[in-house]
Amino acid sequence: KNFPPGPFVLPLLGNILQLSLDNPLKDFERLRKTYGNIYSFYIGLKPAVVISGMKTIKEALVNKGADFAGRPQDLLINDVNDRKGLIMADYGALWREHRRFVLMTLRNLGVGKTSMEGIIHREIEYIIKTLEKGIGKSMSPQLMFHNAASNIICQLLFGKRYEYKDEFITKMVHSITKLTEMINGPWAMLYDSLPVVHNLPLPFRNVFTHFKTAIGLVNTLVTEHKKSRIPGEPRDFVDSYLDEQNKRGVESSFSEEQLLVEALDLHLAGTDTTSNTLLIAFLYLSSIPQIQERCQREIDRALEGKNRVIVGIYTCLATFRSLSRQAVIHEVQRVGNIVPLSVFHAATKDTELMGYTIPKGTMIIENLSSVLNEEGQWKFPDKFNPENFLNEQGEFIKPEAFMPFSAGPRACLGEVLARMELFLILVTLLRKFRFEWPEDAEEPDYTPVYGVTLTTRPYNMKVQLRVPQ
Ligand code: HEM
Repeated sequence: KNFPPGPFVLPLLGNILQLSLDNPLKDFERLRKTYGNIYSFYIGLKPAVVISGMKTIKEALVNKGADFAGRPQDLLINDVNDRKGLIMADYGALWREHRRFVLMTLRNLGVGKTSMEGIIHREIEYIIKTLEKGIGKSMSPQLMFHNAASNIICQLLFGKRYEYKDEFITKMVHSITKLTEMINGPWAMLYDSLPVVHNLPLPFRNVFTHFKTAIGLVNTLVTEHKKSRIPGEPRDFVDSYLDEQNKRGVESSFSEEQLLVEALDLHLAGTDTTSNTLLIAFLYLSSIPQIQERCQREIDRALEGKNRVIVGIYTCLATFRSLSRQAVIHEVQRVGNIVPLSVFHAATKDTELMGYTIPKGTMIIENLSSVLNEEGQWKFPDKFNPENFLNEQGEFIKPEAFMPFSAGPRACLGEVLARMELFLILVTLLRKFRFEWPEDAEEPDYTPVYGVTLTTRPYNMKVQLRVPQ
């Protein structure tokens, strides 16, 4: 009663036949045009409410944050991770304790501080070496950025980095990429809609296999840590967790299974998101030379006479005024729309939104895309144009609708880390190299490939050395 309106619901199947299961974003947009910023939608027998537009999303996630901070517990992902970890933990004591612990541990390990810049810069050195090998040639940046992002988070989690051809990182990046590709793909949707298919040997079984491989890899590292760690002297996230576990005792929520899935959650959340943002950045920068050159001129000006590797650059440049490169990073994140449907939420109690009744447990699909290109919020909603983040005086501004990390109690907890990585990698690489669209390549195709995270179609870029002016 008083549930948001929505399309006609088929028995058993719900509305899934009305979605392109390969990429439902256009269908969600079409339904929004018919039913407005809040409408219902059935995944099989499960009711979901899709919320769109800045006003509705902020009302739900910020003003009524606690009412909408749950996570659904009856999806493929919940069966795959055995209801452990942080990302899919339901709103409550366990989630609160672990979110607080992760945030504090990341801070203690240097996130947001100069020591973290050092880790990122060391990884950038490896990216530079890889690019230097390809000077004058066309190369695909895909694996390089995935490995680099994976390595940065690996160093925080496990105190280790890996050569780009190492078996561990290759397997890990492969499993993670497959997981994020499949976890909200067509087979997952079928699994979520029809419980009768759960035990059938259908392709969603591969999600369990990839997850098992990734957990096995994390487990090896945790076992190594147990042998080499000195209690009270944490080297990384795993050591910190084991210390916390000792402190709280075996009865606490700090179990070993929770550690494995939590570490994998962080690895997964910190790899594809950042690397896909970098892929989008270089797709636009290499195909729109005017924007690339403007960034380079500003970076050269800001860093004139300074060493190539500058610890402290993050704060120095982040406070620099008139930053078209800041505008560029924000515009990449806006257009890249990396996590288009965010992570699904759930209502934690019977509540109300924009005049509609939302029963406890209802799945909430947050359509972030609808905000990042919302008419009326942006000067150029449908075009890549950094002017979206500059005012009349050419100064940087951040419109309220910029929310690629979502908002409210469940907002991304890796935002500071992600922003440091994006900023330092882009600034350092743009200073040292020029990126070109290869002459023999087809016109750039900016259409994204759908998954939990959006990514680019495979592309090559040509790399040239440049001398900072
Ligand atoms: C450009 C990079 C990134 C983007 C665009 C991004 C975006 C998001 C979004 C949209 C959510 C869902 C928020 C919600 O449910 O309302 C999320 C959650 C999350 N992100 Fe990120 N993220 C990025 C990088 C990272 C990194 C580097 C980490 C690792 C430290 C991370 C860790 C997490 C975690 C643990 C959650 C779940 C939080 C919770 O459920 O309480 N993210 N992220």
